[in-house]
Amino acid sequence: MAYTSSLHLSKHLLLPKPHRARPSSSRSPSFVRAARVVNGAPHVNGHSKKAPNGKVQINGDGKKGAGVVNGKTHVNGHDRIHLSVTTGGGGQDGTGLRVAYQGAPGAYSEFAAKTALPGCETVPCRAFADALAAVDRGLVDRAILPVESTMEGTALRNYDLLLRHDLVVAQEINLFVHYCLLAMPGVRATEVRRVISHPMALAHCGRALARLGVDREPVEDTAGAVEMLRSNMMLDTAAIASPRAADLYGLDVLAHGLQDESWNVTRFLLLSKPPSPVAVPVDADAKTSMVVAHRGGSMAVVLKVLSAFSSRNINMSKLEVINNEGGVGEPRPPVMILDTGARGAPTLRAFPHVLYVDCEGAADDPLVREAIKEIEKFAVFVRVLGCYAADTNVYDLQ
Ligand SMILES: O=C(O)C(=O)Cc1ccccc1
Repeated sequence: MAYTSSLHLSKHLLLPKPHRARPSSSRSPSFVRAARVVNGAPHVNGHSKKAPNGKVQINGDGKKGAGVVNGKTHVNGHDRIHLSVTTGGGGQDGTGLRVAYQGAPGAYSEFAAKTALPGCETVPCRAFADALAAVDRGLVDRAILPVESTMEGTALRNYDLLLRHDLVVAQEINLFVHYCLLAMPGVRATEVRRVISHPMALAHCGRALARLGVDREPVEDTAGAVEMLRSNMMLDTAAIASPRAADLYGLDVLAHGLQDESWNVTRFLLLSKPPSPVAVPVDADAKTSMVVAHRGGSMAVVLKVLSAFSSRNINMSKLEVINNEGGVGEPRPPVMILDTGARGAPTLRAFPHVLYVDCEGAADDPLVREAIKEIEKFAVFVRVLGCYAADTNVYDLQ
C-alpha cells in the first residue's frame, strides 16, 4: 500500500532540545516579530515601496508581478521573473542576492525570503518549479520553498521538486502563518459563495471554510488569489491570504485568524546551487538534511536509520517515511531523485521507498559522517541535501 508517515516540525518546536551532535550555545527557540508598521504602512524588515494602487509594494519594481531586466520579460512563458546573470555573492543580510519565490508580491514565501534575507531582491515566479529552475539556470541566487507545516506535515510535492534538482539547502526559516479572508471593498461575508487560495491555505482553513459553507478553489498562491479578485472585480469570491496582501492590493479583511489551529508554522528552505554559499556560523547549531532510498519490504530500515543516529546521540528533527510501492489502491509514482554523484552527467533515478531525514549536526561532523556511512551500508542511495544553520526562531509577520 502506498503511504507516507512522518515525524515533523511540530509544537515541540519551542521545547528545549536534549542532545546535540556538536557543542553549541544553549539558545532556546525564540518568537520574533519580523514585521513592523512605519508611517501607517506595514514594512517587512524595513522594506517598503509604493504599489500602483498607492499601497505598499514588496517587490522592487513597483509593478505588480512584472519585472523587466535586460529588456526581457518572460521565463517559462511567464512575466513574473527578471532575467539577469548573477554571481551568487551578496552580503550577510542578502543585499545583492535575488531570491525567486512562487507567487505574486505579497505571498507568504516572499515574506519568508525577506525575513531570512532582508536586503535581498525578491523575484516572483508562476510556479515553484519555475523558481527552482531559475536557480538552476543561474538567473537568480536562491529559491525559497515551503517544505512542511505544523498542520499538514511535509509538503511532498515541494520535496519532490527539490529532489529533482541539483540544489542544496543554504538556509531555513520558520514562519507563523496567519490567514485572513479577503474580499473586494464593500463585499460582505454573507455574499461570498467561493473561496480561492493556495491549496495549503485552503487545507489549513478547512474547518472555517466548512462552517462558511463556501466552495473552495485552489489557485497558484495566496497573493495571486488576491490579485485575481482585484483584477476580475470578483464580488462573490473571497481569497485566503495575509493581512499584508489585503493592504498591498487594497482589499477588505472579512475575518482574521482563519486557520484551524492557532499554532500554524510553515518551514521554508532557501536553496542555492552547490556548493552552499553559506557557511554555518561557528556559534550556530548546524542541521543536515538528507534523503535515503532503500529496498523496502520491511520497516526494519527505519529502525536502522534511527539507531545510526541515536547510537551516536544525534537528534533527528525530521523523519518522513515514503512507501510508494503498489498494493491496495492506486500506487503513487516512485520518488524521482537526481543522483548528482553518478559518474558522467547527473541522473534522475526512481525510488519507491524513501526516507527524508533531518538531523542535528554538520555534515562534516565526524559523528554525523559516521552515521551517514552506516546508513550507506544498507541503503540503496543517500544524498545529502544540505548542511545549514538551524533557525530556532519562529517569525511572526503580523
Ligand atoms: O501562496 C503563498 O503565499 C505561498 O507563499 C505558499 C504558501 C501558502 C501557504 C502557507 C505557506 C506558504
